[in-house]
Amino acid sequence: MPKNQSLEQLRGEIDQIDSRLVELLNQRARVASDVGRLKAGQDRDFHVPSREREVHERVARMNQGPLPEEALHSIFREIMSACLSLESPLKVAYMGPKATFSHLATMQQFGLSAQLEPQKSIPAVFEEVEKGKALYGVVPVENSTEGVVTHTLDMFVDSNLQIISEIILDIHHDLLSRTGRLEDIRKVYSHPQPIAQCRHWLEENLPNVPLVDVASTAVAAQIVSEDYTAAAIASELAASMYDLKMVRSRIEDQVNNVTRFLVISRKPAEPTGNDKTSIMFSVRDEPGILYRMLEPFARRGVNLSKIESRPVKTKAWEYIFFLDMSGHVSEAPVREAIDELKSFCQFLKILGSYPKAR
Ligand SMILES: O=C(O)C(=O)C[C@]1(C(=O)O)C=C[C@@H](O)C=C1
Repeated sequence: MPKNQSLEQLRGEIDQIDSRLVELLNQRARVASDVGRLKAGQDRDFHVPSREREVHERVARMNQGPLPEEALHSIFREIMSACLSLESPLKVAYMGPKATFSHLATMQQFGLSAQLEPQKSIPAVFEEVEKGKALYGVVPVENSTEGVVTHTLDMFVDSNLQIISEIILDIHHDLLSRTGRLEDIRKVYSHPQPIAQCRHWLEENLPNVPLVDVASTAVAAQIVSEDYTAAAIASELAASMYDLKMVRSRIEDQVNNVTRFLVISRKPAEPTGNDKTSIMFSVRDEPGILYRMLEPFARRGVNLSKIESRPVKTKAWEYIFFLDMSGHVSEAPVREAIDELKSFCQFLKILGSYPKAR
């Protein structure tokens, strides 16, 4: 702490630094615009996730503190999001409405300058990307407490979109209302999943209050914004969007509550050296098949991180498997193991190789 400086002097110093920052940020934005013009002339993609990763990694390496790496990561995400928006708008469709966790996950991944387009359903997100109306789509795929979002997995059966990224979001549920007072609450609205995830807290703190399922946490927040006797379980983002007060924060029963989202695109992602691959396939129903389908991966030391099965809708007792593994499909052990598995599959589809979430 400098000893003899007054508050005014220190703030004056901050003002001077801010002026330099604004100048530098605009200088950076002008260079990014030049890059954009160059790329347009060469018919190259505007959004380059591998370059963004490089920038983040370089910034982390040169950071000497006191700012933590996470803080710099968020700042540079916004800087690049803003620079990119000068080159070309980045359209991203997500499972809406606004203020849901999908919205938060999309903001976390693409920054606030991206053009985020809420959609009514998971199929609608796929459709926007398939038709080229959005470059990317963001859909939830699993929650650590509630399990997989089967609707998303089912969509991959008929879609040729590729997974190009995953987003892991810490989920915190807040109890929100107009008055901010627990004793005013006569009804609680939310989506069934957050209600299930806060069941113990609700039983203890609001034992006789009816719980009402609605289509999303955002719909709950909207209803509650017009009813002084109701509360919504929703995110902090919903509180600010619908002008609600926090009754209690973080009321989820499980402390480690995370949701995984997938980013889908028409084009596959480039290898980064720290990737994972998702595939789906179905096999004949015969003895030893479960063992045989995993053995090619074990033999080559390919680490499997998840296996999921879904019934084939058109045939009783037949299953489609979803498998996640470490590595990129361009790496020999991964490619060879998948090829071997394919030789005894009825069908197999590579859903994408993409960087592991941070
Ligand atoms: O390097 C580029 O290709 C840029 O367009 C610049 C930039 C950046 O701001 O650093 C912006 C968007 C891209 O996704 C990657 C990087």
